[in-house]
Amino acid sequence: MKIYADENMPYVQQFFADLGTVQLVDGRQLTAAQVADADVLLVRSVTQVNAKLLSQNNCLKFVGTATIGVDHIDQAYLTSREISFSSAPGCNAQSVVEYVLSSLFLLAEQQQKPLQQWTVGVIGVGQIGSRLVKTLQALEVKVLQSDPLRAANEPDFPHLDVADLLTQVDAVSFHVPLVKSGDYPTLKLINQQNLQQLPAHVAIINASRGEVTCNQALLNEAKNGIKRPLVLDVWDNEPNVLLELVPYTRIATAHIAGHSIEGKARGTEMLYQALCKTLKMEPKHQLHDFCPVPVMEKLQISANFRLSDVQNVCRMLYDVRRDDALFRFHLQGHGFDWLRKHYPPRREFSSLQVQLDNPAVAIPEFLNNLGFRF
Ligand SMILES: NC(=O)c1ccc[n+]([C@@H]2O[C@H](COP(=O)([O-])OP(=O)(O)OC[C@H]3O[C@@H](n4cnc5c(N)ncnc54)[C@H](O)[C@@H]3O)[C@@H](O)[C@H]2O)c1
Ligand SMILES: O=C(O)[C@H](O)[C@H](O)COP(=O)(O)O
Repeated sequence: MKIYADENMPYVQQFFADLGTVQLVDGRQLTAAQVADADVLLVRSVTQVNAKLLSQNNCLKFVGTATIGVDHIDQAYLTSREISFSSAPGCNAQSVVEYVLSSLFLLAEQQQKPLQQWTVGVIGVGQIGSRLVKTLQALEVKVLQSDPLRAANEPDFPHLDVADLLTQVDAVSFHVPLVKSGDYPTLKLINQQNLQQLPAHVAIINASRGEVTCNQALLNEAKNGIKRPLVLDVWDNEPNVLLELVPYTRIATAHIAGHSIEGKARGTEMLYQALCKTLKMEPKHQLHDFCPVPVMEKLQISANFRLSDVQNVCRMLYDVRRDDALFRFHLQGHGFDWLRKHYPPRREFSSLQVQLDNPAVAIPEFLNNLGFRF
């Protein structure tokens, strides 16, 4: 069996080698000729899987994307050819939450207003959004939520329309899929028109898809002197970032919010499990077999540990300023895809076990729901 896999898929050889011959490919440049004899195709978000890519292939049985987003996959086309498809829902959700949290800590510090006095809007309350809501609520941050699809199915869901929510928040964070048509499109959810209604102090965080927040509209208002705090992990038209916008951002990164070691590796593992299921085989490998031992494994805290100390612990694991600095330094040199390919290791909160010096004392409530191990 010929398995073609994106070269940026960690542990793909280890997981898949005993199922077939694994050939690593540059996902951004992949051509129809290259995948003509693929039985299995494993991609990331940079490969458009559609009729054009598969035009020379008559043997493909399985397509997997090691991502949460599926906007790069023509699923209707795969169904029409009876090709099995699997994505990796939730694989990097915790990683994105840690990215957003680190960004919020930084904005709060820059504005000298503790996060506990902020109201944060979460738009799209699925795998990532709901974890983010839980995390922020654990930190005693007021959260408002917008998700019309959940509202339609869950009578108790505290949904606010986007327009309503935007009038009440200090920051808004987007966690929607890219949807271009239908009842609830997300394309340009932030646009020239609604930006004009949005007070300048309201921060915009986008770690969903670039096209959700119109980059040209953000640039226009910045050029008009609006100093809105912007945190952008994703961009219109990646990898060709609107360079003029970068100096106006507080945090700018190369679509790496989900790139923790665990987040990426879980994606590979989920595709391995899905392919095994399709082939009716018992999985032999698991993530635990390959994930390296974390550099920092245990942290002992004392009974004096306070809510205001959480930020320091989170920053030990991940500080978004590292990735922002790399982005500004390398964007016009090595470029966007190089930054993603050479992403330095980053571990999730779950890699750290937090212990109290006195085992008789309970772990503080605010530390629960953040994702650390206890
Ligand atoms: N930057 C990154 O590295 C990164 C990593 C992972 C995911 N993502 C992006 O984040 C998106 C969300 O991920 P997820 O795992 O939470 O997905 P999910 O499917 O679990 O949740 C998405 C939520 O958005 C809601 N939604 C859909 N249309 C909406 C609208 N118009 N307004 C408000 N809510 C709407 C859905 O009802 C759903 O609850 C993915 O589709 C992907 O594009 C980016
Ligand atoms: O949708 C996702 O899961 C993320 O956007 C994903 O992490 C994107 O990164 P890529 O697959 O391009 O590495």
